[in-house]
Amino acid sequence: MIRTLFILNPNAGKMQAKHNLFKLIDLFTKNKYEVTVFPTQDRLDATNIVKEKANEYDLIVCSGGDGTLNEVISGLMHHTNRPKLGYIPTGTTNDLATSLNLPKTCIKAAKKIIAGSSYYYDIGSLNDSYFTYIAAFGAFTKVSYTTSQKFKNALGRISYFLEGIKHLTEIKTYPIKIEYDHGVIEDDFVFGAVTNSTSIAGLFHLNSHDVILNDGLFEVLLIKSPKNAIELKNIIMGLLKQQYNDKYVTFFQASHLKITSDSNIPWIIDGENGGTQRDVTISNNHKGIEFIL
Ligand SMILES: Nc1ncnc2c1ncn2[C@@H]1O[C@H](COP(=O)(O)OP(=O)(O)OP(=O)(O)O)[C@@H](O)[C@H]1O
Repeated sequence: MIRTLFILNPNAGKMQAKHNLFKLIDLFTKNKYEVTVFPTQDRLDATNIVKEKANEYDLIVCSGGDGTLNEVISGLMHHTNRPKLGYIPTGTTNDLATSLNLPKTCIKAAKKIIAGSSYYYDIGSLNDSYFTYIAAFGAFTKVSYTTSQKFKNALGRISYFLEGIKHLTEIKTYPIKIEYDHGVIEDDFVFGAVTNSTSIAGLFHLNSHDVILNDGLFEVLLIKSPKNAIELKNIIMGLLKQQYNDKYVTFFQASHLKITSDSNIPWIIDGENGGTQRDVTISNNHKGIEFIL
C-alpha cells in the first residue's frame, strides 16, 4: 500500500474535488493507495500538516489551486527527505497545472497520478518563503489576491483581467537594483516577475519551447516605467499578444537574484500576498520537488 496524505481545499475554484471526493478516494483505494484525507479549514493548514506529518507518507496528493499547492510545497521544503507529490488542479487559474500539462478534470488528474512517473521540478525561494511559479512586484500583482473568491469562482480568469484594468490607474514606479548571475541592472520599474511557468496569472503566456521547468533557471520579466498610463496599457496589450516592446521590456534567465530598493515593495508569491520587502534574495532550488505526473 502507498501511504498517501490527500490534502484538499474544499473552497478552491468550482469545488470540483469536494463534489468528487468519494470517487477520488475509491479510485486511489482500488489502486492500492492507503488514503488519509485532510480538508483544509483555513489558510496555512496545508503547510502546517505537511510540516508535521509528511515523514509518515510516501505520497502527498494536493487538490486545490496555485495557493494551496504553494502551501503544500512550502511545507515539503522544510523536510530533507521529501515524499513525492501528486497534484489535482481544482483552483481558479491553475497556472502551474497549465505549464505541467495536467488534465482539467479531477478524476483524469487522479488517474494521471496513479499511472504517472517522476518529474523533478525547480522551486523558488524568496527570503524565507517558497514559490512554485511566480514571485512578482508592481502593476497587476494586487490582482490575484484582491479578487474575491466568489468573483473568481464565478468568472474564472476573466475576473483577474477585470480587476487588473481597475488597478491600472494606481501604477507605482519602483527604483530598483537587480544583481543576478550575469550582471547588474539599475532602473525604475513598474512591474517585475521571476517565473518558472509558461502561463502567468492565466493572462501572459511565454513560449513553452523557451521555458524549461527544471533547468535551474527562472525567467525574469521586467517592465520599465513608461511615460503615462496609455503607454503602459499598450505595453501590457503587447505582452498579452506575446509582442514585447524592447524599449520597456527586459527579459532574461537567472538562477539567483538580489533585488534591493530604498523603499518597501509589495510582492505576490504564487498569486497570494507575499508582504512588503525592501531587500529580496531569490534562489532556485534545483529539482526541489518530485512530482508524479
Ligand atoms: N477552508 C479554507 N477556507 C478559506 N481559505 C482557505 C481554505 N483552505 C485553504 N484556503 C486558502 O485559500 C487560498 C486560495 O486557494 P486556492 O489557491 O487553492 O484556490 P483558488 O484561489 O480558487 O485558485 P488559484 O490560486 O489557482 O486561482 C489558499 O492560499 C489557502 O491559503
